[in-house]
Amino acid sequence: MTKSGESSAAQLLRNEGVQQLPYTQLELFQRKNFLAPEHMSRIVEMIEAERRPSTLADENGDAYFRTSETCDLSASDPAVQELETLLATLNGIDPAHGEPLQGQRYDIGQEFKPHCDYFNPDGQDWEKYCSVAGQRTWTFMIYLNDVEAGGATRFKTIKKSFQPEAGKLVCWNNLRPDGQVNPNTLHHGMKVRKGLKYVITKWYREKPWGWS
Ligand SMILES: O=C(O)CCC(=O)C(=O)O
Ligand SMILES: [Fe+2]
Repeated sequence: MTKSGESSAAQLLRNEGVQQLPYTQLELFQRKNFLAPEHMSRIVEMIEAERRPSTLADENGDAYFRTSETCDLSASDPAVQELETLLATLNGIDPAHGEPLQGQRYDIGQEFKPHCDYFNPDGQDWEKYCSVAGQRTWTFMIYLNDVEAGGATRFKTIKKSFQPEAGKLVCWNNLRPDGQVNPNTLHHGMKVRKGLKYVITKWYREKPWGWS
């Protein structure tokens, strides 16, 4: 098990089906068919039942920056616990370093504009969001359905888009090898054009999360 809330290429590639994408600018991986269809339907049900408007940690004055809805997935639910176990096996990160799992739901026209998942170390909200658990390290994202049109996740710097596909996991390191934040992780959850889009997001921190 890793210590600092970090996974690694060596750890991830130990798992069958994990592919590293060939970019030097960031560490980026995918794993297709990570979740079983029944598992995904259960989590979509939970998202439908408990969704609320998504929020932004660092408000930037654009009310349309993140227009999706979010669901805090209950850590006591067996489907959520199973997901936590699958993620820990995949990434080797001590679950204590994980933020609570979230589900996201995008309706037609909804998006999450280009952003990085790490917090700005010089930003005014650093203390508020990072004083206990430290910086975000890795992001794990799982698409829960095939979207009829739109809804891709686009990494702008490397010009790589991931098409939503039920069960596909995409993960990346938000930090560079020297431990500094990596702006090449800039990504855009693009507008859904037809149908709905459901994803799971899991973020990890340098230090244990410490609150629930
Ligand atoms: O929905 C997506 O494609 C991206 C989601 C995302 O970037 C996030 O929740 O941080
Ligand atoms: Fe993101």
